[in-house]
Amino acid sequence: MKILSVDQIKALDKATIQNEPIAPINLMERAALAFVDWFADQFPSTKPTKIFCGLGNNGGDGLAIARLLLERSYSVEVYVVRYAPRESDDFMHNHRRLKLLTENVKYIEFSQDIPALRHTEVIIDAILGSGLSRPVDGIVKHVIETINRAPATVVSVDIASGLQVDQPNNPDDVIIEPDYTVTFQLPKLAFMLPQNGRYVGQWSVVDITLSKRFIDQARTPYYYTQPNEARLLLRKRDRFSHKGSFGHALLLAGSYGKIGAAVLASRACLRSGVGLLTVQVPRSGYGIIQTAVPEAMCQPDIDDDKLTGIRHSGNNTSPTEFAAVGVGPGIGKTPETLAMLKELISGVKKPIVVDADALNLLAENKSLLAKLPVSSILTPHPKEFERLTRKWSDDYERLDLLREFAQKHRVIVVLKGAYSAIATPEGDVHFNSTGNPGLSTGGTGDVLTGILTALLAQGYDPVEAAVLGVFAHGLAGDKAAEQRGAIGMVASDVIDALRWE
Ligand SMILES: NC(=O)C1=CN([C@@H]2O[C@H](COP(=O)(O)OP(=O)(O)OC[C@H]3O[C@@H](n4cnc5c(N)ncnc54)[C@H](O)[C@@H]3O)[C@@H](O)[C@H]2O)[C@@H](O)CC1
Ligand SMILES: Nc1ncnc2c1ncn2[C@@H]1O[C@H](COP(=O)(O)OP(=O)(O)O)[C@@H](O)[C@H]1O
Ligand SMILES: [K+]
Repeated sequence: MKILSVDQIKALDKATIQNEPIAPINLMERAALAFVDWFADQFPSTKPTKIFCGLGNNGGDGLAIARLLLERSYSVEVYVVRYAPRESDDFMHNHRRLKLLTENVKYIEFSQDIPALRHTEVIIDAILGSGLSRPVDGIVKHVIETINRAPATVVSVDIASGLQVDQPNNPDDVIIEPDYTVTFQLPKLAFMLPQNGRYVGQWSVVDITLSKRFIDQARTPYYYTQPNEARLLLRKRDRFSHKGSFGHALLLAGSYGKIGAAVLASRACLRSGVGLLTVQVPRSGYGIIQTAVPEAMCQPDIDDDKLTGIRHSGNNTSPTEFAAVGVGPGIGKTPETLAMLKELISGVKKPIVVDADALNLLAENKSLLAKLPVSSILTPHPKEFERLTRKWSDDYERLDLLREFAQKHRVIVVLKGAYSAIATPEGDVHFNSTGNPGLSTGGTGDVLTGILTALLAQGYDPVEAAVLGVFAHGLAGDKAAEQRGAIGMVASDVIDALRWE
């Protein structure tokens, strides 16, 4: 699913109006109806509801929503925030229609006009939408501050009033802090960024059938992975396949005290369809891997505690002979391990998966970045990404840094977190839609490395491997949270919940 800019969203509305064709007022009605259907699923008609409307089309939506809720027997009070002399045409139209139905429309010009808000109420925020053009001030600011102080449940229409759709707000901007945002047609870039978390709440997209043709043709670097899109990437297994069909992967992981990272990555790799797996761990990890992951072959390093080089044994004499290599979980940062990483990078030609301490070693030896095979997948969490790049002042700058880095080094970067952002060498960013805070626990990153290595070994295109692997990892995290609860789940539960279908 595409994420469009605020200018594209305006053009999309226009294109829909012209080409469908549909009158703007009817499009607003469709938006209001979609909102009300969502609202009626969440809240019973006995819930007292106060709707705050601005004077633009977001306010127009609010007035239409008020009318539709009244028709469904909700008890609704409407407050119009009169911050300017002019209203939009569709606002005025809906204002007239609402006044035919109820006298219960009040106007807020001064602070004393703002009503008291109770915790039993739901507040619908339809003050400002995507037309925000400057920081809020005056009476709008007072109203927003009052709503934010209130104990009531708050639902924003399209986007929280005061929040920018696709650019940073000023640090002292006043913005609604909703419990829910119900947005029209497409998710907004602002929703993907941690700094906006409190200005978005739980968000949903409602379909108002805006022009599909316009959306299909629109150019954007930003995407949000939908379940059907991820599923389309998944390959079926041929009836006559054999283990050789799914690649032989090598995982370089673990150090003394962190062999568990190698165990988790190996198990996840095997649970993600790899044909064969060899794990290289320090010698002290040999018995652990052979016991904990009997399906994997184990190549012990000559060193007891750390990885020092690529072991040339068995059928494979060099890393080039593996279908895919994953490196990093739990390896530490000793000079010997750095030497191993250099040996790997100079030896392989195919894309590799680089995680954890392998990323920290790259950050300390940046000249190695240029030597990475094209389309390698790097999986930093934000701190690791900062070490690879520099500090950023806000999440929009971080996003720019992410795209620049992936383009400059011709790699895929999975910046992990809620809505993990997958940047491609072409400069696109795919935000992941699965996952939950239960994944914030040690070892879940190692699981991701195993998954991505398995997908590369099976011959998936690296960008598709990253999009599909991150999606499946988050989905398994969601299933684990369902079964164990987000607080109690651990990385092994994520592996157990992996299901490729
Ligand atoms: N155009 C369409 O066809 C549709 C629009 N929809 C709704 O329309 C909204 C966008 O409507 P608008 O473009 O009218 O935008 P808004 O409703 O956000 O209002 C913009 C108006 O407020 C003023 N304004 C901007 N920033 C302000 C501030 N900080 N303080 C005070 N006034 C400020 C602007 O000058 C403009 O007059 C969407 O968010 C959505 O809710 C939906 O009805 C779907 C269809
Ligand atoms: N709040 C969250 N919502 C969604 N996913 C999360 C959240 N917190 C963490 N994750 C996911 O969990 C994983 C954590 O990886 P990482 O930080 O490398 O942990 P570790 O190194 O301990 O394994 C990443 O895939 C990340 O996207
Ligand atoms: K709003």
